[in-house]
Order: sequence, then C-alpha cells, then structure tokens
Amino acid sequence: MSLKQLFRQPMLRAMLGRQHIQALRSMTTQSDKVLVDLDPKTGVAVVQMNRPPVNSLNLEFLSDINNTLDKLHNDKSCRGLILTSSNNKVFCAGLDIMEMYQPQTDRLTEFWKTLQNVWMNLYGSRLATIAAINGHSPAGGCLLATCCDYRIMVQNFTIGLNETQLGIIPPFWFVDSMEGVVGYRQTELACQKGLMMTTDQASKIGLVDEVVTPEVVLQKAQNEMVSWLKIPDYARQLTKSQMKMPNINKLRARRDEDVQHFVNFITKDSVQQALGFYIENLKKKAKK
Ligand SMILES: CC/C=C\C/C=C/CCCC/C=C/C(=O)SCCNC(=O)CCNC(=O)[C@H](O)C(C)(C)COP(=O)(O)OP(=O)(O)OC[C@H]1O[C@@H](n2cnc3c(N)ncnc32)[C@H](O)[C@@H]1OP(=O)(O)O
Repeated sequence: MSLKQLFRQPMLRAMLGRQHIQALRSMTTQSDKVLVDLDPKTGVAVVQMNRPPVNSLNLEFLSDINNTLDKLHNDKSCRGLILTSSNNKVFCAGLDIMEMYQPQTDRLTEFWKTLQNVWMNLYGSRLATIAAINGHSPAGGCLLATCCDYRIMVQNFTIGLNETQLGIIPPFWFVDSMEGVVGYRQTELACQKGLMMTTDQASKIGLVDEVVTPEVVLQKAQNEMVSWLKIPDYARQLTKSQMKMPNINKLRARRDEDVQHFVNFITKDSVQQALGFYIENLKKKAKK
C-alpha cells in the first residue's frame, strides 16, 4: 500500500486525527519505511513498520528502525512506544533472506551489526514498549516482539523462532530474548524445534500477553500503555534496566565474535544451498 493510500484509510485517520497525520507526514520525509506518530499529549509514539510486501528486515530498513529509535529516545516528550505494522497480515517476516543469500561480506557484516544495534536499542529502550502484533511474526519478527515489554497479538496468526526449520541457528541473544518472556523450558522447546505457534498457542505459553481481534489491536495497545505510563518513569526504567542489562552486556562483550560466527556460518556452502532451496520454495508458494 502506498503512503497516500495509507493516509486515506478511514480507520487510521479516525485513530490518529488530523494533527497526528500531519506529524506522521513530516517524519515520513525521513523514512517512508518507518512511520512514526508521536502524540504530544500522551508521549506515546506509534511506530508502523512499512516495508512492503512483508516488512522483511534488510540493512536499510534496520538502519531506519534504529534511527527512529534514537530519535524517540532523544525526545524527552516521548515515554512509550507501540510497535506495529502497516500490513495487516504480516507484522514482520523476519530478516530479509536475500541479505543472507550469496552475500558480499562487507554488507553482511554491516547488516548483522545493525541488527545487533536494533536489538540493543529496542530491548534496552528507556520507553515502555508494546508490540501490537497485527500479523505473522516469524524469526526476526518474533525477536522484535520479544524485545518489547508487552505483546498484544491478533488471533489466527503465527509467531516463533523458526530458524532451525531453515537449517540455521537462532543466535544466543534471540534465545535470551525469548527466554526472558517464556522461561527456559518453553524456550528450549520452541527454539530447538523451531516452532511457529498460533496466536492461541503463543498465548498459552505466555509469549503473547493478550489475544485480540484486528479492529481493536491498536486501541488495546493504547489502553495498556496508559497503565504502564502511570508508573513513574525512573522507577520503571531502572527496574527494566536491572532485568535487561545482563543480556545486553552479554552481547556487548561478544559482539565481534557473534558477527564473525554469523558471517562464517552464513557463507558456508551447505547453508547457502539450504537458503537457496528455502527462497525457491517461498517464491513458489507466493506464486500459488
Ligand atoms: C553461533 C551461531 C551464530 C550465528 C548463527 C548464524 C545464524 C543465522 C541466524 C539467522 C537468524 C535468522 C532470522 C530470520 O529472521 S530468517 C527469516 C525467517 N523468515 C521466514 O522464514 C519467513 C518467511 N516468510 C513467510 O513465511 C511468509 O512470507 C509470511 C511472512 C508468513 C507472509 O506470507 P504471505 O503474506 O502469504 O506472503 P508471501 O509468502 O506470498 O511472500 C510475499 C513475498 O515476500 C517474500 N518474502 C517473504 N518472507 C521473506 C523474507 N523473510 N525475506 C525476504 N523475502 C521474503 C516472498 O518470497 C514473496 O516474494 P515474491 O517476490 O515471490 O512476491
């Protein structure tokens, strides 16, 4: 959907109001892939991922997400962030597989470093963060969701760290993010088996906090945010940082090693072959 079409959507207009559409427009001049609407009254920013067709995370999109997070973190009026998608079927399809297929090493390295930055920035955000998961959310999409403090998901979609099903390994910080939400045992089951869970299954293990219908997902996220923002920021932020810093420090200490592992792993012939088959199947499925 084009930006013009997006702004014309009656639901979006009603939800945001004229003033916010204006703010959204001015920020989209910086990136049309990440749409931001910061409500000056509440301090809540709604951040819509908008990279058609499926919000897959390539280098440029990740950089845009990171820049958006930096801007919001530097804006003292901003206290909460709701992460969602402009595509009402796919929250985020995870990493752009094309970044990993027949890659140039420099770009692959930059890509991974940028993903690490996004993870540290969102997972450790000073803001109260809520994922309004309005579509499928595999792998890197699930990672973004587990970076947030709270997850509200629309019924009848799927979410999970499905890397092993693709013959790849979820990095330790993907696993740490999941473990922080659902605990060791459920993470072990979900990650080793590469489970893609339905919204209901995800809700049963606590991977999502609320299951809702598509029409109300953003309103529910706004309502939930109100309760988070009743807590004094310093108390909430310090509590969050106490819980999340150990995992962030773990990645900081092993950043270069993690990049090296990733580049070595992805450039193996066997992994390239597996990715090639996977892409072929995705394309075949998309054509049907
Ligand atoms: C010590 C070890 C250290 C390091 C370890 C090394 C490791 C590697 C770690 C890597 C971690 C990886 C994380 C990831 O995120 S990998 C990506 C995983 N994502 C997926 O598998 C999702 C695949 N997509 C889907 O399942 C469906 O597309 C989806 C999201 C359910 C949406 O379905 P639908 O609406 O029907 O859309 P289509 O399938 O028709 O797709 C439309 C279009 O988009 C293309 N596409 C889909 N997903 C991706 C993607 N992730 N990347 C790039 N492109 C994608 C699809 O091919 C179609 O394209 P077309 O041109 O044919 O129209």
